[in-house]
Amino acid sequence: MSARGGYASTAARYGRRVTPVVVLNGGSSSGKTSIARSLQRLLGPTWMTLGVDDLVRALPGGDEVDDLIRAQQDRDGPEGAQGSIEFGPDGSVTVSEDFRRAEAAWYAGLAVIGRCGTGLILDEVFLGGGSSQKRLAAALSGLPVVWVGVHCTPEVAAARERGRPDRVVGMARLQAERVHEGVIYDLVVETTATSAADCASAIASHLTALEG
Ligand SMILES: Nc1ncnc2c1ncn2[C@@H]1O[C@H](COP(=O)(O)OP(=O)(O)OP(=O)(O)O)[C@@H](O)[C@H]1O
Repeated sequence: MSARGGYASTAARYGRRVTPVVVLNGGSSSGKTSIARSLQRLLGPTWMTLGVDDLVRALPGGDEVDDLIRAQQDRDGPEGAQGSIEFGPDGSVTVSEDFRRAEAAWYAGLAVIGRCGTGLILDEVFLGGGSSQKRLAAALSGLPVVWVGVHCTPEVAAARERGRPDRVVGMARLQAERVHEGVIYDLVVETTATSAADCASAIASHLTALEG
């Protein structure tokens, strides 16, 4: 299973134009969601953006996750536990075996959407770096995947985080480099000094080049 060149090899195998799944991986506040929204506007009306935040919100307690995060920011309570996911006061995130089971089902569902060929952008945070990528790659096996690393310096990500009321302080800095460890990309975009729109254009150009 190779993450690199997934689109090209699948297109060659099927001998026809195929729609890749675009996976954006980056730490909190790196700019994934902003890029995904820009990219949707460039790629067409059927492209969907889904990601780990949707899974978290679908699980029990997901409707209270913003309150939980706010409580963590106050740092006056116990560790924020939402059943299958915990937010530490330092910005760390820990998930349980139950979360992993739900994640496997979620990934299987995403693969079904991907196979419909309408276009899928995944907004992900690979807490386990390369091992997280392997889990998602296995679920998307047989689909063309374009893996995009969304990089941002820890300092800039932390500054963005300070402007967001719905994020645990510390998460952005903690995740900024860790989520990329051991991950293999087709393309890397750097949001530290580049707008989301320009990063989206670079990804769209990459997709267009693959079609050729
Ligand atoms: N390229 C950029 N340049 C400057 N600011 C940006 C850029 N991309 C995103 N931002 C700002 O950073 C903040 C976080 O952006 P966004 O929600 O896209 O990040 P994210 O990686 O999806 O975060 P999370 O994983 O925490 O949901 C927002 O306030 C957004 O306006």
